[in-house]
Amino acid sequence: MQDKKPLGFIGKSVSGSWDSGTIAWNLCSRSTFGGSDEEVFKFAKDAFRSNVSIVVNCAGLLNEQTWKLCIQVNLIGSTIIARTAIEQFGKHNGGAGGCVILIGSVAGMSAAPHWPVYSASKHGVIGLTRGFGSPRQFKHHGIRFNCLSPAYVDTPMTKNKDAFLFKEDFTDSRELAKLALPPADVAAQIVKLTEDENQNGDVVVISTSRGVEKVEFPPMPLY
Ligand SMILES: NC(=O)C1=CN([C@@H]2O[C@H](COP(=O)(O)OP(=O)(O)OC[C@H]3O[C@@H](n4cnc5c(N)ncnc54)[C@H](O)[C@@H]3O)[C@@H](O)[C@H]2O)C=CC1
Ligand SMILES: CCCCC/C=C\C=C\C(=O)C/C=C\C/C=C\CCCC(=O)O
Repeated sequence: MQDKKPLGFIGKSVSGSWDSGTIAWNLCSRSTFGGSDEEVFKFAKDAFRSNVSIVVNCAGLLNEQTWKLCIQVNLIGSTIIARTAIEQFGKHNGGAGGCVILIGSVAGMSAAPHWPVYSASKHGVIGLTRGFGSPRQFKHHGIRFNCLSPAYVDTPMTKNKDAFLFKEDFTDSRELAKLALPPADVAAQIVKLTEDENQNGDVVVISTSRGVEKVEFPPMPLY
C-alpha cells in the first residue's frame, strides 16, 4: 500500500470508504472458494506487486456448523496472507519490509464452549503472529506482525446464533450487545498498530471492560 493508506478493509460496512483494492478479501475468498493453492498465491503475488507494505486481514467466520470452512477462512486464509506478504515485500527478497495485522479474538486465548473450532482457529492466528513476528523472523524479512484480538464487537457476526453450539444459552443477547465494542474503536487500534514501529510479534486485546492491553505470555520451557 502506498503512503500508508490502506487499500481496503474487509466488510461491507466500510469497503466503500477506501480505494478499490480488497486484497485480503480476495485472498480469503479465493483460498476458500476457488482455485488451487498455486492459483491463490499467484493472485496474491499480482495483488501485492508495487509498493504494498501494510496488510490487514480482517476476514473471518464463526460457524461451528461449517467448521472446516471456519478453519479455512480464519487460519488458512491468515497463513496465505502472512506467507505471501513475506515473499512479496520481505527485505530478504529485496522488498522494503512493512507490517501485517491479523485479527484474532479473545476466543483465541480462552476456552470457548459455544465455538470451540472458531476458538482453535484464532489460537492459530495468534501462533502465526508470534512466530512470524519473532526477532529471528524480523531480522530475515523486516515485516512486523501483530494481532489485534477483540472481545465482542457490534457486527453481524454476533447476531447469528445458529452458528453457535448450545444456542439456547443465548436467549437474550441484548445486554451483551450493549457492552460490545463499536467497530470504529477496533479500526482505530488497527491503525495504531500499523504506525507503532516498536510493536512486533504482539497480541493486543481490546475490550469494552478493560480497554487496550498487550498480552504478556509466560516463558515456556523448551525441554
Ligand atoms: N464481532 C466480534 O465480536 C468479533 C470479531 N472478531 C473478528 O473480527 C473479524 C471481523 O469480523 P466481524 O466484522 O465481526 O464479522 P462479520 O461476519 O460481520 O464480517 C466478517 C467479514 O469476513 C468476510 N469473509 C468471511 N468469509 C470470507 C471468505 N471466505 N472470503 C472473504 N471474505 C470472507 C465476510 O464477507 C465479512 O465481510 C473476524 O476475523 C472475526 O473473527 C474478533 C473478535 C470479536
Ligand atoms: C449473542 C452474543 C454472542 C455473540 C458472539 C459472537 C461472536 C464472537 C466473536 C468472537 O471472536 C468472540 C468474542 C468474545 C468472546 C470469546 C470467548 C468467550 C467464551 C465464548 C463461549 O461462550 O463459548
